[in-house]
Amino acid sequence: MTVAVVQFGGSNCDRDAVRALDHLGVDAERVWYDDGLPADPDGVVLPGGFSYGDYLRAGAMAARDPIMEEVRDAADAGVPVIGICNGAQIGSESGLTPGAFTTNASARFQCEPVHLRVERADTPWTAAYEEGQVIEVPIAHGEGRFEISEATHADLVAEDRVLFRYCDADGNVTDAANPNGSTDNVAGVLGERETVAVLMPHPERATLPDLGRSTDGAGILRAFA
Ligand SMILES: NC(=O)CC[C@H](N)C(=O)O
Repeated sequence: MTVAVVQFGGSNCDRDAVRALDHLGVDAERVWYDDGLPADPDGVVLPGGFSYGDYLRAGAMAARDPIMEEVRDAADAGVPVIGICNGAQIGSESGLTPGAFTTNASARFQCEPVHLRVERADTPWTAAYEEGQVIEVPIAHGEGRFEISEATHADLVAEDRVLFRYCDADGNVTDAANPNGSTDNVAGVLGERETVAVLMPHPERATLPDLGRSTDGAGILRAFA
């Protein structure tokens, strides 16, 4: 029993995720997408990267791999599932979470630390934080702009399923603090179950103290601890 970090062709954050989880004392192993999920995983991480070279649309092809049916079944059974960056794109493309991620408003790949406001502190992913807390976690994406229809966005807000919003250092959710033009500054959302989440920023890059940067992301991965 372990957390499965699913490696697709083109994933490049799978090792980082395993190392970050290992640092938190979580048993995690990389699983090649074609081998399927191990029986009874304790959790699933869809890591970042460039699955299928981001062809068509980032995450669109990996979302159609058979292993994603297993991931959906695991999610439906209550297994904690998180999609990080390319994993968020795969999660939304496969219907685990609402909305879609598309080309940044800048039309550029952006790699920078950002601030996030924790919108819910009563989920497994955010139990380590206070509601409204501001955390610093890096982004690294070209297609991170969260897009969603008005009606689905209204449902998302009404159901309180926005997990993180991009904000400034004081927690103000402003256009200036929105790095990629995401609708409503959304950086991370919950699925139908609170045990399913996707986010564009990289908590696994803000977990290890040795990196000498923020370790604020550790709280998110502590969901598996
Ligand atoms: N770091 C990542 O996972 C990158 C995601 C995706 N390849 C993008 O550029 O949007």
